[in-house]
Amino acid sequence: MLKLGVPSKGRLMEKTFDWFGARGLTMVKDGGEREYSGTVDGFDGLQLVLLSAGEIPRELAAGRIHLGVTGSDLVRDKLAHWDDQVEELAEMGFGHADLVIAVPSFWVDVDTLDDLDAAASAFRRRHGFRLRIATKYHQLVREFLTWNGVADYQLVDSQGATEGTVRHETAEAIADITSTGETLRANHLKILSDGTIHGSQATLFRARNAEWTDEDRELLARLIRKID
Ligand SMILES: Nc1ncnc2c1ncn2[C@@H]1O[C@H](COP(=O)(O)OP(=O)(O)OP(=O)(O)O)[C@@H](O)[C@H]1O
Ligand SMILES: O=P(O)(O)OC[C@H]1O[C@H](OP(=O)(O)OP(=O)(O)O)[C@H](O)[C@@H]1O
Repeated sequence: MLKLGVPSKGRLMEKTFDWFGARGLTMVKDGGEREYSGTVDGFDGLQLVLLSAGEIPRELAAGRIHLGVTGSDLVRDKLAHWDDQVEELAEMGFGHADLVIAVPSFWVDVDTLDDLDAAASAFRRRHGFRLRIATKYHQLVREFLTWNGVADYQLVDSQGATEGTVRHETAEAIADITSTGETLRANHLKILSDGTIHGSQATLFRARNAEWTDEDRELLARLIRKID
């Protein structure tokens, strides 16, 4: 059985079903709405496993699924050395969102990462603790800031409504996903001019560490012919 992990709900699920459908692969959920498994019409041996988009990277890395659809941001954030663990088979052209660093709009002197670094040092001197950046993308943000020489900060975990942390004074800046920019604007935040960490989209991944039988490989080759 070739196992394909697909998002079980939310913005990515419907579009994933549409994307495969447009390529002649009609996905069908087993049983009722809440049964988290399914099949693909006319494609025996391919089993759908419906999972939270956020869990698909871990399931791929563990080899519990052979293939998986999720945001490229989630794979990069959740898997250390992600490209050793998974291979990108197809960028799917939906689920676009940018992971960005944003600061309060009224910080007129802070427009770049260098400005943020200077502001962070000044903040620490003035307040006696490090400037707080709220995010759920810990690994990606840390790597990006280290690479860009920003040091005097601390990450605070925020699993949702991240833009609100600045207004509620639990963080001074944020790193989060944006697509229309509306949430940032509503919370009086601006993106640093060089503060885009990753441009994400839904992507089909192959697990390098899953067990691949000859039959699985044949199924994968057949699947790839369909989607190419
Ligand atoms: N406007 C947007 N806001 C947030 N994420 C978006 C947006 N557009 C696309 N995405 C992408 O959707 C994916 C997250 O989807 P979603 O929030 O449905 O999954 P999840 O984190 O697994 O949710 P849950 O944990 O509630 O199941 C990420 O890859 C993200 O980049
Ligand atoms: O640029 P925009 O179009 O305004 O979209 C960005 C918002 O959408 C996401 O939140 P989501 O709806 O997933 O809720 P969450 O805060 O619970 O993550 C993301 O975390 C931003 O808050």
